Amino acid sequence: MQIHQDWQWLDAAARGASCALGNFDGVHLGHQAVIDLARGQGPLGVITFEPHPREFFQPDAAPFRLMNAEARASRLAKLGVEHLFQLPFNAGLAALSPEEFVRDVLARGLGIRHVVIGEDFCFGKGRAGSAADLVRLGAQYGFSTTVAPLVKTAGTSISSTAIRTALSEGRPRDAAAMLGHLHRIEGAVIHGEKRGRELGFPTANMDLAGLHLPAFGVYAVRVDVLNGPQAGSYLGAASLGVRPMFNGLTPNLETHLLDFKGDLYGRQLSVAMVEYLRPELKFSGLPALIEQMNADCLQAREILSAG
Ligand SMILES: Cc1cc2nc3c(=O)[nH]c(=O)nc-3n(C[C@H](O)[C@H](O)[C@H](O)COP(=O)(O)O)c2cc1C
Ligand SMILES: Nc1ncnc2c1ncn2[C@@H]1O[C@H](COP(=O)(O)OP(=O)(O)OP(=O)(O)O)[C@@H](O)[C@H]1O
Repeated sequence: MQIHQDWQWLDAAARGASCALGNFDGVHLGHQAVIDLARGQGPLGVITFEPHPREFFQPDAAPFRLMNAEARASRLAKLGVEHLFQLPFNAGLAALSPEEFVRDVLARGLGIRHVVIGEDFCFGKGRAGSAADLVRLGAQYGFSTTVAPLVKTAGTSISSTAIRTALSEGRPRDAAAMLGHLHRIEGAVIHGEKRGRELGFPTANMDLAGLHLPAFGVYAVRVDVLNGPQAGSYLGAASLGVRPMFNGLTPNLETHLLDFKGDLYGRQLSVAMVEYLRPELKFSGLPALIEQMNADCLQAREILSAG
């Protein structure tokens, strides 16, 4: 997959693509349906924005992204996307009217042949352009448009927002039903306080900076160690939050891998959230925490072994 960081000076080979258009945070089942509808009408493309428009308009808001740009790109590549147009979302792009966006970016800039959007899609300055406007303007400027009906689960439309809500409310299985896969937190293992091993539960710590925070608490997780001599798939119990026992401040993810001995510092991990077990707690002392961690690991093993 080729990643294009701009819409001007595009090389000729990337023109004529059939593109899905939107933010694609999480790459959920609705997104996959839109991408599927773009297949077969030219090289498959996705047009998205970086930063996410909401990060541009509300730079001080709490992090909300389900995945960073790299994780999104690698997920899209796996879906067979050939061209990812990661348009820099800045004041200039935000100021374009719907017609200017279609004419200057989609038609003249990217030279697209076809575009697919969901029926709720809005675009252009002030989100003034609707899906119907895109159909009309596309015809005027030389490309065709497909408007996809919204994909639903349990009667409600799938959206990145609905997935964030499910994760914030400790419902990772509902999030997975909308994503079409388990929600994963991916990144390098960083150094923690080194007290986990003293508790008898060494943990692989990961930074959550910039990412949406699921409900704080303990989860049954599936862990992929992506590199190093012990690369492979493991079961685990993970604590996501601020560690009230130790008055932590910065939220992180601490994962204890079951049936694993070894060093994971610097390794790349992908931690899939399967089930929420309980909130983070402050216990009367370390023995009580250790007893509860034992129970958590047993419960996680039971849940994960059941499939
Ligand atoms: C299964 C599991 C459950 C945990 N539950 C709690 C908890 O309820 N409260 C808490 O403050 N920390 C909890 N933790 C986090 C531990 O406090 C943390 O792993 C320990 O402080 C080690 O930190 P370190 O890796 O930075 O050394 C839990 C960790 C795991 C793996
Ligand atoms: N459930 C869905 N069914 C069909 N198309 C969808 C669905 N959800 C989003 N789309 C479309 O996929 C493209 C990318 O979606 P986008 O990420 O912009 O929206 P979203 O998932 O609804 O996110 P948010 O909740 O943050 O608005 C857009 O064209 C959008 O209309």
